[in-house]
Amino acid sequence: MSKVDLINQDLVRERGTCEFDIEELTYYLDGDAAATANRRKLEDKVLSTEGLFDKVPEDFLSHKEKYENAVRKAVLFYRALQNALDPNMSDQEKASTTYRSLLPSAVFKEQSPFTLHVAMFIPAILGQANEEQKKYWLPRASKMEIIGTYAQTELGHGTFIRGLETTATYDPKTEEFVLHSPTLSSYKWWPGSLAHTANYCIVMAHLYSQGKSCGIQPFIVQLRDEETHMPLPGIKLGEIGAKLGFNTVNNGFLGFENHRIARDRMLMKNAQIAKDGTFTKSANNKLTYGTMVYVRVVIVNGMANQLARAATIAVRYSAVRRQSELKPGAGEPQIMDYVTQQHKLYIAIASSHAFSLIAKWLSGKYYKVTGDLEKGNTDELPELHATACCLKAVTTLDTTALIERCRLSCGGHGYMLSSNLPQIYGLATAAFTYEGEFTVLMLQTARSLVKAWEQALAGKPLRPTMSYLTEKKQTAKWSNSIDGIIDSFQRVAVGKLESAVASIKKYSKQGMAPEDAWNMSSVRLVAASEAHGRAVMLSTYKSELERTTTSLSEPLRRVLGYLLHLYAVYWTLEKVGDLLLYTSISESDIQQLQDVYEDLLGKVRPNAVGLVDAFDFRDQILNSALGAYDGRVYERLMEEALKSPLNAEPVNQSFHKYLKPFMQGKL
Ligand SMILES: CCCCCCCCCCCCCCCCCC(=O)SCCNC(=O)CCNC(=O)[C@H](O)C(C)(C)COP(=O)(O)OP(=O)(O)OC[C@H]1O[C@@H](n2cnc3c(N)ncnc32)[C@H](O)[C@@H]1OP(=O)(O)O
Ligand SMILES: Cc1cc2nc3c(=O)[nH]c(=O)nc-3n(C[C@H](O)[C@H](O)[C@H](O)COP(=O)(O)OP(=O)(O)OC[C@H]3O[C@@H](n4cnc5c(N)ncnc54)[C@H](O)[C@@H]3O)c2cc1C
Repeated sequence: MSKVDLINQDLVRERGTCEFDIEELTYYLDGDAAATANRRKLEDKVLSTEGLFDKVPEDFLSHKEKYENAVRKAVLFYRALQNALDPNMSDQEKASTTYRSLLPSAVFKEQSPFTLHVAMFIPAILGQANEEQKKYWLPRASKMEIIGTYAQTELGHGTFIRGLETTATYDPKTEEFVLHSPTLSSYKWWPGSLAHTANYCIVMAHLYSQGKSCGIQPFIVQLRDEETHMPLPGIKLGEIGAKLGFNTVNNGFLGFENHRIARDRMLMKNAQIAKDGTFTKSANNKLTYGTMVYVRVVIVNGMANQLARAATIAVRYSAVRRQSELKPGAGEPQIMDYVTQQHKLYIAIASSHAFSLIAKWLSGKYYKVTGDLEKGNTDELPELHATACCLKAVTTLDTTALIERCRLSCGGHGYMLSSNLPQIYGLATAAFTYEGEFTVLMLQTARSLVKAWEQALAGKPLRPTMSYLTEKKQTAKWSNSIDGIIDSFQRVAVGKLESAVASIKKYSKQGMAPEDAWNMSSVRLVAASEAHGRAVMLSTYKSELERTTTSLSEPLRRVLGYLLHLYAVYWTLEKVGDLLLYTSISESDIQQLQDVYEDLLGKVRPNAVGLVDAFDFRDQILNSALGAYDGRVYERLMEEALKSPLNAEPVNQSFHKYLKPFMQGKL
């Protein structure tokens, strides 16, 4: 049999109906053909490493075995990745080669125990250490001579960083800091790798010098002996236990008992402490939070990738799965022929494209602001912070919901761990909470929006992402075009913000303290932030798509246009209540849009498998019995089931121990 004969015939037909060149879309998503070639070469090299894949799926291992197996694979994986990346590549080229690659997902269903080293430990050194410190720590961290993590959250406080209780008290006599955890609630709790993997750590602690508080500062702390890996004296470490996901990430707890570290272990790029204990504060005390801003930006791209993975699995499965009858006697259709199924899935594809473009745009902003900060200019930091907060929050909200929808759209088989959809959901929903919980981040954006509102009233100019607040007060005539929809989403954001500001004023007038008035209005404030986030996302998706697709072929531009249009109409119909409140949309406009939406689902239908193929995830990266390229769904489900250790013997010992005596009335 040829390779083609082994592919499910429905999928073969679906690939035949695709109206654009799948490879061209892959190049577009990667950046260009060379970036795709580099990514594929990297994947070939790394994934051919011996021993990288599990013989027994990790789902069947115990908690302890899972971790030990993950460390074994992490070591192999990291070495393979280091060897595969061309040493002559610039950091920029390395980043573009790995940007869309979900290589770790091929190896770890629940992520690597080294994730925090790469995602936060190294970025924290880069962003918080002075030049001398970087020179010492970066080479050690990059070569993985040391493994680190980022310990900020405590048992008692995650969101409220100013409330962190871990203390670092400077002792000028010995030129050391004394790290201490004064209460149970001050124990660090959550950091990935912290339990048994990392031997170093960035610790965020409350600095005291000369008897005064100097705010929360970062310290690089050795946790374990580099030879024996035993925790150093005065350091208590452990693992926090089993979780919904992330079970191989080795999240841990950490307590200090008057543990001493040298003065140069405070990361001193932004704030400094002199030998005599004199404290020099940072130009802007929020620079200490810079690592979080960076990770929030990265998360938006992570969401685009994880959503694309879930959509690939669910769309391929929906092309293969047949169920029920549409027309009597016509045989069972592919479930993707049900328009309700298309409604569940195509928005996931469109959202992934939207998030990917938004992530690149946000990343550009981040690097621009970081460059400005190096020159001492902090002007654009508040806008970056406000934008990163709401985009991280809304993309994690949508990704979590859409991955769950992809899972549910696969019926019973989506509930199987061998589908990998539950684990992908576990990764996405974690991002809703970590690096700033959804509501908390929304309220940060609301703070900026309310300030912008006041500035607009005072006739002052606003930052670009909020400038629409000054222009969009009147209700204009509704237009069903994409520009009309963007305009209307901005009007909704203005309307909701106006309502929230009016609410704050109302409660203040009644004599409430400003903080109480804010709290009473906070449901409206979060709604205003979400509306602002959606307006920014819609307009950025459109402008970035237009900017980046001019050289693409006409068929591909047309299909990408369908996705943008579908995304805009989908959200219009989802938010119809808001639009009825704040714009002049009518019932007949809504009926028309419903027709447009159904038409768009039909236009995407022949391209759906092509669109997910273009994400170009190899089977190892999908790691799913339902989503493989060949569509051999039932064979793979059975193969995976047969790997269950319970299938190793026809009669389980529990029969003799419990069932038989129970059924015979002896137990
Ligand atoms: C592996 C998964 C695979 C799936 C794919 C995903 C891919 C991603 C890859 C990464 C993997 C990562 C793995 C997991 C990592 C998790 C790590 C963590 O959670 S680590 C732990 C993460 N923990 C968190 O994220 C904790 C969340 N909490 C916080 O961030 C803060 O404490 C706070 C912002 C909520 C409040 O802070 P507070 O001090 O009370 O501030 P106030 O409210 O009083 O506002 C004062 C003023 O400051 C301003 N401002 C504030 N922040 C910033 C900023 N960054 N900058 C600039 N400005 C800022 C603010 O606007 C305001 O301005 P104004 O109005 O006065 O002018
Ligand atoms: C998988 C995972 C990995 C993590 N990894 C790390 C790590 O590596 N390092 C690290 O330091 N931390 C890590 N964390 C911790 C994470 O950053 C925190 O859990 C997160 O910041 C939320 O803080 P919290 O848990 O204190 O939630 P809380 O703040 O207690 O939130 C509980 C509820 O209170 C609400 N709330 C809190 N404050 C406000 C407010 N001001 N206004 C309105 N509502 C409010 C929230 O909206 C939420 O509904 C991780 C967490 C997870 C889940």
